[in-house]
Amino acid sequence: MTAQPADDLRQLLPADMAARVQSLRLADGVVTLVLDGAGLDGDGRAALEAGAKAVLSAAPGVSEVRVGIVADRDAPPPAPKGPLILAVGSGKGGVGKSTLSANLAVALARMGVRVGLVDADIYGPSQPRLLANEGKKPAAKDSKMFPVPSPYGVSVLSMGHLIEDGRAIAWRGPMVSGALGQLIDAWWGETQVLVIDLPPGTGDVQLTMVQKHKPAGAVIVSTPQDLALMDASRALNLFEAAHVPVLGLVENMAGYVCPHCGNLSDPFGLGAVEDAAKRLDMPFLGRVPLDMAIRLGSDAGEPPAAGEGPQAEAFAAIARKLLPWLATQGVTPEKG
Ligand SMILES: Nc1ncnc2c1ncn2[C@@H]1O[C@H](COP(=O)(O)OP(=O)(O)OP(=O)(O)O)[C@@H](O)[C@H]1O
Repeated sequence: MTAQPADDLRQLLPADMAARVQSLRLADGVVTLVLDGAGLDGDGRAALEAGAKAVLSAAPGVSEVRVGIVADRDAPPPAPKGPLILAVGSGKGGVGKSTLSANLAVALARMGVRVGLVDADIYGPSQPRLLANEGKKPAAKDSKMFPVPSPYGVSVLSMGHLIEDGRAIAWRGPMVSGALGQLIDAWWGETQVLVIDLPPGTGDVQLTMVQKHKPAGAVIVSTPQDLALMDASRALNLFEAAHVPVLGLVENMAGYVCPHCGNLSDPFGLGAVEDAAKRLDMPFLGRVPLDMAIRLGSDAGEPPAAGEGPQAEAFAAIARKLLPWLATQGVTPEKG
């Protein structure tokens, strides 16, 4: 069986459905389809989604179909409220998404941006440890929480602040979505940018999350291995399906810094993420080497971006690349 190009897949849809297609991508057997839901109520949208899935999943070479339905395009855009949301996503776990989120937030804060951080990794919250405010409970007023300050100028809200230590959360999708809404819809006050450390992966939970909370932009982190890169392109599809602009790719664990001599070697293939960014026609935002000092600092609640030296500079360089985009969104740092 051969895979069908996206245009052929579009032809398979009935005309009324095809007229609603906003984008259709096919990568690694996964179809990501965005449909315009204008004029449909909840049942109509559900029927549209089910119909599209039924047609496309029967096509040869298609292993999975993901459908996003966007709101009425003629409806007036909602009035902006609250901070600008910057999502950090990855196709798979363990590639350094939480490390990047924390350190990017700290690097932006050092540049004078008022930054908050939401740990949306509900199943494995790590931000309280990374930003040294573990064990603190958020105060609340009028059933909204106050973010928990950290020593690094970044306030944080994480499920890790709400649950008992080490208690795994076995929640289902709608509960996750409700909990996350509360972390985002908190008293963020003067916060300009809210960095969101998304849960790893590109499933329905993530898609619903980005559709609902509409980040203004997203950063995707990947390690240089082929498998991680394939997952990163799925993360790209996820954001595209939700119409979230992808600001670029970050390469993490790129080259190994020897803790003894400081030499950089190349266990996973340096530069592969930059090449992938070119292929995917996306900006490359920078690389962070695999460095024992980054892991040790992170585990100790001392984010490398808050220090000095090459580790701090790696994150500062990525943050600097985001400043022009932030300026287009009306966010300018208070320091030079
Ligand atoms: N550049 C790096 N150098 C050394 N260690 C790193 C680096 N980046 C991340 N790590 C370490 O790798 C582990 C995984 O990182 P992290 O928790 O940030 O990944 P993640 O993608 O958020 O994972 P998960 O999806 O499981 O939450 C952590 O122990 C972290 O300290």
